[in-house]
Amino acid sequence: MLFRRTYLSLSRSTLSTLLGPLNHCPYPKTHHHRHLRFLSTSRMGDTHKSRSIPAIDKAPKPDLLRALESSIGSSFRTDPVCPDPNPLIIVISGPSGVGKDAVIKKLREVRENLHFVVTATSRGMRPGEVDGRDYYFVTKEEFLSMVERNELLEYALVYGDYKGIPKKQIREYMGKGYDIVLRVDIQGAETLRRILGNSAVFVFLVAENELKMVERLIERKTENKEELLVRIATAREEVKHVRNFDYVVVNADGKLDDAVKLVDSIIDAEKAKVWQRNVAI
Ligand SMILES: Nc1ncnc2c1ncn2[C@@H]1O[C@H](COP(=O)(O)OP(=O)(O)OP(=O)(O)O)[C@@H](O)[C@H]1O
Repeated sequence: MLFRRTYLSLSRSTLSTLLGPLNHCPYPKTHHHRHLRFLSTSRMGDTHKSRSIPAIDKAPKPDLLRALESSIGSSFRTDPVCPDPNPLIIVISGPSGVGKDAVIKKLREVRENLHFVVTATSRGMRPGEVDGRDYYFVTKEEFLSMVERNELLEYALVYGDYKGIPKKQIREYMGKGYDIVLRVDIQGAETLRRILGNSAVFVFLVAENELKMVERLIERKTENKEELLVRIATAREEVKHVRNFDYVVVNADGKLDDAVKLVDSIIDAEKAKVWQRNVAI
């Protein structure tokens, strides 16, 4: 009873803040109203009209369609029942070494209209990395002036280096209808959850077990002994944060393609939601 009263006292705008905006599906509002008005007038017993519709199994389809339209009193609509889904922001996170980069790299190969936001970082370039593709490599001073100019959606000091997400790229690509992929560590994902709330999709990536994750870090050969120990200790804490995410994806050894397929399906399902997420940066 208490719940009911509280619920009823919520204003329409409060409800839309809580639930997010509707996708105007099926049909945008104005059309929908016109459609309803039409239905209410056409329902007034036009039974004589149905007599002029030819037999369904005999008449050619175009004739049948024309007769049905004339009986209903309007043409069948060819505009989409639902407008295009909103562009999404997909935040991919997980402990170090679980395969975030590997999953995103493959996802970009299999999915169109996806923009991977290139993070700005003050850390040094690793062998094989390319500036502007893997990260924007900037000096600490350059990074701090980006912070000063409020150009970053989120930033953090990670293992002694700054990492941050440039807002400009997100705005630019969402404006073109692209979905946005952000790759952040757990700390970054928590900050983004506070900034974006439920307007973005949060995916937590894990290895099938701790041993596999450590083996991957060893094989990658990008960390020294001390760095490895810090990453392993941090990862133990980080897996506890899975509750703050919308989805968890296991990236099992040798099964990278399965993990990518699951992330791809998550995006598909999100795009099919009636209650679309709607992000404003
Ligand atoms: N499913 C998998 N099976 C086997 N090896 C994998 C799999 N996924 C990723 N790897 C390998 O594991 C290593 C770590 O992956 P990756 O660098 O993508 O992790 P990450 O989560 O981005 O790490 P970090 O956060 O430290 O940058 C890489 O050498 C990668 O090729």
